[in-house]
Amino acid sequence: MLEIDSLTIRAGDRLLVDDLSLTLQAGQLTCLIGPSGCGKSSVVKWLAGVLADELRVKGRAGLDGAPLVPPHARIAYQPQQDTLFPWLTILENASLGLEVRSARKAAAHDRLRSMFPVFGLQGHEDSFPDQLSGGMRQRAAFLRTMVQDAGLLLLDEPFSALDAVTRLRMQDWLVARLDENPRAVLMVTHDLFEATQIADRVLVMAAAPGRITADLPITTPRRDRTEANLAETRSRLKSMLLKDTE
Ligand SMILES: Nc1ncnc2c1ncn2[C@@H]1O[C@H](COP(=O)(O)OP(=O)(O)OP(=O)(O)O)[C@@H](O)[C@H]1O
Repeated sequence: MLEIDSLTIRAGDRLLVDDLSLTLQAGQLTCLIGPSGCGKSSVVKWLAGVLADELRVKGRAGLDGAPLVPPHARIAYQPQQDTLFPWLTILENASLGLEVRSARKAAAHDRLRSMFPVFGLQGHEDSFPDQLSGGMRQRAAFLRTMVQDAGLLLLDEPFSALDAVTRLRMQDWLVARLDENPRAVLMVTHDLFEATQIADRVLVMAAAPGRITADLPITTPRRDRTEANLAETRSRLKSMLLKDTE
């Protein structure tokens, strides 16, 4: 459904991303993993239409066979930082994605209220972000992203700020939401355990310049992803990541 063809990103003379091509399938969760600074966020930001203006970009993208000119209504982007506005309630924060898509505010709020229980946020419609735990804030950010009904979600390290237990719970929670309502997801992560636990496919990036060095399908069914069953996949992925940083 999404194709990137020969994406090159430069900052002045510095080559940040070099001739990167990839295809994403509908309904698949693809993790993009690689060392810090290899260009993962830049790829995602470009697709979302929020890449810094000073960066020079060459390359094309297509969505469902048509040229993609970001930002696109079928693509929802969740940036790395927690971008909930502290002065807005959780309901108001979550409805921003809909309001910018020109849905009427009252209709947006009604629709969102009905989604609060599924996102574990019932009763917190009128709370402010600093009254919630890290996991709840993250679910509120997901609610804002997912309510947009986009076919492609771009998630930039959505769990990196969470403690280990909350992170595990949120991984399961995300997979359950995607099972109910399948979308294509491109998710940036640093964490090979996370990638192998939840992804259908893992793309490995290397740095300087940023490029894809491996494409690893994770074929073990999610219900069978125990430590033992994933040990070999994790070990292969670890070797790929280490090889690329030698
Ligand atoms: N606006 C910019 N101007 C110049 N260089 C930039 C700009 N934005 C990013 N870079 C550089 O591009 C490279 C890739 O950055 P990017 O944030 O995409 O990497 P990343 O793999 O997502 O890193 P991390 O995992 O640490 O978030 C880095 O070296 C970064 O310093």
